[in-house]
Amino acid sequence: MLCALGIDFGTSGARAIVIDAEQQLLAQVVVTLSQPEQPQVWRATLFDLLGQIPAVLRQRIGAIAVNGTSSTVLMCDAQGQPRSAVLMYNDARGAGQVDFLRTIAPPRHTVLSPTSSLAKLLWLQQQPEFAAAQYFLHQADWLAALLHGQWGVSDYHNALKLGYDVGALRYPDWLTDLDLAPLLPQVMSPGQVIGPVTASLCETFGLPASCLVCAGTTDSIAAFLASGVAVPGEAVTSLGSTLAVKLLSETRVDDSRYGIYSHRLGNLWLVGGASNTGGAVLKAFFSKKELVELSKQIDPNRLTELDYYPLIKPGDRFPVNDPTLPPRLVPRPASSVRFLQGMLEGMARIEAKGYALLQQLGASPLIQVKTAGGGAQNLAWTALRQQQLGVPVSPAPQIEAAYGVALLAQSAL
Ligand SMILES: Nc1ncnc2c1ncn2[C@@H]1O[C@H](COP(=O)(O)OP(=O)(O)O)[C@@H](O)[C@H]1O
Ligand SMILES: O=C(CO)[C@H](O)[C@H](O)COP(=O)(O)O
Repeated sequence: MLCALGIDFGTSGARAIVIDAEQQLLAQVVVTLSQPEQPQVWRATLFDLLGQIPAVLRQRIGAIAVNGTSSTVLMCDAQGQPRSAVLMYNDARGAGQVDFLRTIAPPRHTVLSPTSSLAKLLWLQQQPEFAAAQYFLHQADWLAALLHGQWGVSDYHNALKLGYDVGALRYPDWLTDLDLAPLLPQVMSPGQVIGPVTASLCETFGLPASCLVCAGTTDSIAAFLASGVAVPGEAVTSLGSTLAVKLLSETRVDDSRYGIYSHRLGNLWLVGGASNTGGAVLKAFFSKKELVELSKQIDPNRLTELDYYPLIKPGDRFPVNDPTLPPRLVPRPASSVRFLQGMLEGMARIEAKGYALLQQLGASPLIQVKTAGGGAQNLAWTALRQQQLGVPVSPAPQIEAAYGVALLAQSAL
């Protein structure tokens, strides 16, 4: 029986999960991403993951799909060789392009954000290396192309922040009228078959010659798919390095003032946004062991009243879309437990403010929140979040994005 492989490139690590036709997990491998901004490290990590999957399973893989961090982008030449630096998801170098974008894009459009993929592409257009570039790709597109060999293909989840019109399923005229249009990737539906794995990789890894590569998705949509949530009003918060919220909604909401946008999911919308707060800030102050130990000592019924906005460096995307927003992590109490609690409370407020805004702007009313990512296991944080959100909060039954993107691959079989 054929199985499906999902490959998740998150911010701090990459994972691969193989599932069978009954969606049972057959294998899971993890590799830490020490240099998440280096395409050569992505390539080595991709092949490392493939090599770690047991050979007996590799020969049964019928379809593969890849997710990357949303709006992590690069330019490459016709052979896929990188021709620019990687601009990571939270890179705001494109801030200076937003004024120009306001003159061409509709008001409050997703691209009107300093970290949008289109703002990044416009910034790259002003760099000398632009002349040698043939394609502008997202991390997931570039990694999938290593497998299928066709450069210049994306999916409409990754392409949303590039300006692709996910309602009409085409690039809008105001975008194709730009002189950078030849670099825009062809956009397919997530899960749609792009082509077979290259013959040389089939040979290297013992994959069947019929093994297909499908169009992928973003990391937090993959986590959403893993959760199994399918009812409007239900939501998934991904507590990974960042904090990403996704509310399944019958109505679409896009408002760049707050970094809110809607991904298309069948006939419904995944309304949400992503904040730079989250696990990466916790990691900057605490080891994993400390996080576990200190969290156990938190009493969620006694709030600290510390008014933190936890960030590693200035700038947030959602629910405050401001590349200069300063971190707020003072005063620092003597107790590490109180300090950690203050940070978790601050993140819980950011998440609750985010969901409140989505609903105020017209998204389906929030019923419950499932949690994915490394922070999902933190019970004290869950309790603090539930107080703020006022709806049931629980871990998603499957919290791995790699599982969600494996489901996407399986849909092609
Ligand atoms: N017990 C915990 N409590 C809170 N956060 C945690 C805990 N364990 C891990 N994390 C956070 O989870 C993050 C890793 O989650 P993961 O979903 O792998 O992230 P990503 O793929 O986005 O890098 C780390 O930044 C870490 O700080
Ligand atoms: O911060 C992130 C990178 O880890 C988020 O995953 C990302 O920005 C969310 O984007 P999308 O909604 O397009 O998946």
